[in-house]
Amino acid sequence: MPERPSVPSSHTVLPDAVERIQREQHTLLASAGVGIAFMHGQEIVRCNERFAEILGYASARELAGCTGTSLHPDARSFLRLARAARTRMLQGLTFRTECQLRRQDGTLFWGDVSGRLIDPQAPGEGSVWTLDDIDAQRQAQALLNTALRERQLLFDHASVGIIFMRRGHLTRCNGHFETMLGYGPGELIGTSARHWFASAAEWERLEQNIARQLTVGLSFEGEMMLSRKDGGTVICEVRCKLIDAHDPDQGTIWITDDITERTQAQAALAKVHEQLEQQVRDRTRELSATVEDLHREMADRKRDQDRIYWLAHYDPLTGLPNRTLLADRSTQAIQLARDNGAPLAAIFLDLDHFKHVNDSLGHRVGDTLLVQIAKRLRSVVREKDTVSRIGGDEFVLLLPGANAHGAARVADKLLEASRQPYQIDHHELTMAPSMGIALYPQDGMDFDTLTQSADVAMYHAKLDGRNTYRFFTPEMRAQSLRALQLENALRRALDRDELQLHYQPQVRIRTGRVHSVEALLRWNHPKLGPISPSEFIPVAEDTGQILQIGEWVLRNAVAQLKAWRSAGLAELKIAVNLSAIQFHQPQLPDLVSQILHAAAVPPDALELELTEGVAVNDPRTATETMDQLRSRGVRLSIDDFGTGYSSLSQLKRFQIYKLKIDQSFVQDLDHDGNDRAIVSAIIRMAQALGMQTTAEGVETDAQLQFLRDMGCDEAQGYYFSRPLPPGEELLDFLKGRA
Ligand SMILES: Nc1nc2c(ncn2[C@@H]2O[C@@H]3COP(=O)(O)O[C@H]4[C@@H](O)[C@H](n5cnc6c(=O)[nH]c(N)nc65)O[C@@H]4COP(=O)(O)O[C@H]3[C@H]2O)c(=O)[nH]1
Repeated sequence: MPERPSVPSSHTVLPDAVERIQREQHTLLASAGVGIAFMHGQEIVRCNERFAEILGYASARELAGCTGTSLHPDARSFLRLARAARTRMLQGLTFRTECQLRRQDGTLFWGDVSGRLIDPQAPGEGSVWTLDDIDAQRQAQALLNTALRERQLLFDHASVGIIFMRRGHLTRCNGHFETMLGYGPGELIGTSARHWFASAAEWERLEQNIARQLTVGLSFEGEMMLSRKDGGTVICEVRCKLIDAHDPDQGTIWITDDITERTQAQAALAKVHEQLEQQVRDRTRELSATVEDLHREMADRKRDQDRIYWLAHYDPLTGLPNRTLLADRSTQAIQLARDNGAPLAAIFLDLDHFKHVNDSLGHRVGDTLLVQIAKRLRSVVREKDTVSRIGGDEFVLLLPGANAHGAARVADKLLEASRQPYQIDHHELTMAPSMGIALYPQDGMDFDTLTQSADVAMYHAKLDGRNTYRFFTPEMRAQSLRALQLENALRRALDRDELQLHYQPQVRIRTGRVHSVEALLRWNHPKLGPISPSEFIPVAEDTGQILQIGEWVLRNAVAQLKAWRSAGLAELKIAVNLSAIQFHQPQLPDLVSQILHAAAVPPDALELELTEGVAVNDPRTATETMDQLRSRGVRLSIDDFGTGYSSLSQLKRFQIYKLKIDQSFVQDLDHDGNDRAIVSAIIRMAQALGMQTTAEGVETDAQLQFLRDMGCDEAQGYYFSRPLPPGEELLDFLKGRA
C-alpha cells in the first residue's frame, strides 16, 4: 500500500479539506498508469508504486531519499538532463524528454520523463516528475524504423520495377521502374497504366485478364509489352497482387522485370537455334542425298560390275554360260571329281545344218531358234549340270557325277527332245544335234583336253550320219588330226589344180544305152595321195569350202558335157552331186542358170542329185528352191534313197524326177530278202509317183537281172564301168552305148 502523503507544514488549511486533498492525492498516485515522484532538490521525497515498479524497486518507500543520479546510467547524463530541465522548468514550462534510466538491478531502459516545478516562483518547493517505461515501445519503433529503412532500400535499389496502383493509376513506383520506362523521378505518379502500355488493345486485354485473376484472389503473372517515354518498348515479366486481399481499394502492387534483353537474347538464341537446326536439317538432307547418291552409285556400279561379269561369263543371246564360265566350272568340277574319285562327262553338241536356217530364214529366226534350243537343252539336264554355248551352234554340257552310262542317257534324251519341232513364226523347224561325249579322266584331265575330246567325238558323230552321238576314242584323235590335215590341204587344192572330175555312166537297163553320166569328184594330193570324196566332202562342208568346190564341180561338169555333146553325144545328160549346204544357198538357182547359159547347155541336160535330208529341216525353203530349179528346166533326183528320211508327200510335192536306190540295198540283193523287198518297193513306189529309178553300185549280173525284173529304169556301177576320167576310154564307152 502506498504511504499517505504528509501535509506541508508551511500552509495552513482546514483539517477536512486537507484530509480530502490528501485522499484525492493518494488515489491519484495509486491509480495513475505512470510513475509519479515528488522531488526536492535532487532527492526523491515521495513516489507512487508505479514509479517504484518501473525502476525495479519493491516499494515506493525504498525510493524515498534516493537521489536522481542513482536513477540515471551515469552522473553526466543526469547532469545533462537536470540542466536541460531546470532551464525549462524555471520558465514555468513542463520539461519532457525520453532518456535512458537505470533500474535497481542496474539494467538500463528507456523512459518518458516529464518534470514541472510545483511553483516556478519558488523552485525550492520542489518538483513533480512523471515516468513511463517506453522501452518496449522504443524497441518496436526501432524495429519498425529498421524495417522501413530496409523496405525503402529494397524499393530504391531493387533490380525490378515496383509499382503501387490504385484504381488504375500509379500511386508510387521505385526509381528502377522510372528508369526502365525512361521517366524522371515522380513523373509517373498519378498516371494511368494505359499511359505506359504499348497499345490500348494490349492494355484492355491485360486489364481484364488481371482483374479476373485478382478478383478470385490469385496473383497475376504474365508478360507484357510496355511503352517507354521515348517511344521504345520494353518487354516485362509482371507479377501483380492485391495489397490487401480483403480490401481491393488498397490497390495493387506490381513487380515488373525488364526481360527485353532476355527475350531478345532468347529470341536470338531461338533464331540461332532454328538456324542451327535448319543447318542440321539441310546438312542431314544433303548427307542423306549424298548417301542416297552413294547407294545409287554403288548399286549402279554393282549393276555394271554384274553386267560386266555377266557379259564376260554368259552368252547374251541365250543367257547360257559362255566358254569362260564353262572353263571355270569345268576346272572346279574336275577338281571335285579328282578329290572324290567321282565321274564327270562332257558332251559337245553341234546342231546339224544350223547354218542353213540362218542363210535361208535370216538371223532373227536363227537367233530365236537358238534361244528355244538353249531352253530345251536346259530342260533336259539336271540343275547342277552346266549347259553352255561356246559358238554359233555349238554347246557344251558338263555333267558332274555322270559316267558313260549316264552321259549316254543324257545324249539319248537330247536326241529325243530334238525330234519335237520348233515353231518360229510360221516356220516349223527341226534341228538335230550331233554329239560327242568325253569322260574324265580317261579322255582328258583338264578342261581343254576334255572339251577337245568331246569335240572330236562330235565330229565323228557327224561323219557317221549326224543326229547321233559318239563316245570319244583315242583313234578318233588321230582321225581328227587327219581331218585337220585335209582341211588345210583342201584350201589349196583348187589353186593347185589337185581336183578332178570322174564320170560314171548310168545305163538304161532295158536298152543298155547310156543316157547320162554322174560326175564324181576326185582329189589326188601330191603327198597324201588319192583321197575319197566320202572323206573330204564332209570336211569341205564343215569348213564351208564346199561352196567354192561345188561351184567348180558344176562349171567343170557342165563344160565337160558341152564338150561331149559337141563331140557327137548330143543327147547326153549329166548328174551332179549337190551338198545340202549348196542347196541352201539362195543364189543357187541363179548360179545354175548362169553356168548352163554360159556353156550353152539346155537345163534339162543337168540333173542335180540331192540327199534325202535336204528338205527335212526346212521343207518350205527347200520346196521354193526346188520349184525355182525345176521351173528353169533342171531335173532333180534323190541320191542314196532309202538311207535317210523322206515322206511320200514331199517326193510328190517336190516333183522329183528320179530316185537313186542306195548301193547298200543293191549290194546284197543276191542273198538278202529284205533288201530285195526294199528295192522292189522303192521301184514300185517311184513308178506309182511317176518317177524314174536308178540303182547304184550294181556289180553283178544277178543284181542287174533282179533290177530288170522289178522294172528299175537305170543302173550304175562297176558292172558297167568304174567312174572314169574324161578320156578316150570313157568316150569310147559312151559312144559305144549312145
Ligand atoms: N562299191 C561300189 N561303189 C561304186 C560302184 N559304182 C559306183 N560306186 C561309188 O559309189 C559312189 C556313188 O556316188 P554317191 O552315192 O553320189 O556318193 C558320193 C557323193 O555323195 C560324194 N561325192 C562325190 N563327188 C561329189 C561332188 O562332186 N559333190 C558332192 N557334193 N559330193 C560328191 O562322195 C560320195 C562317194 O563318191 P565316190 O567315192 O566317188 O563313190 C561313188 C562311186 O565311186 C560299185 O559298183 N561298187
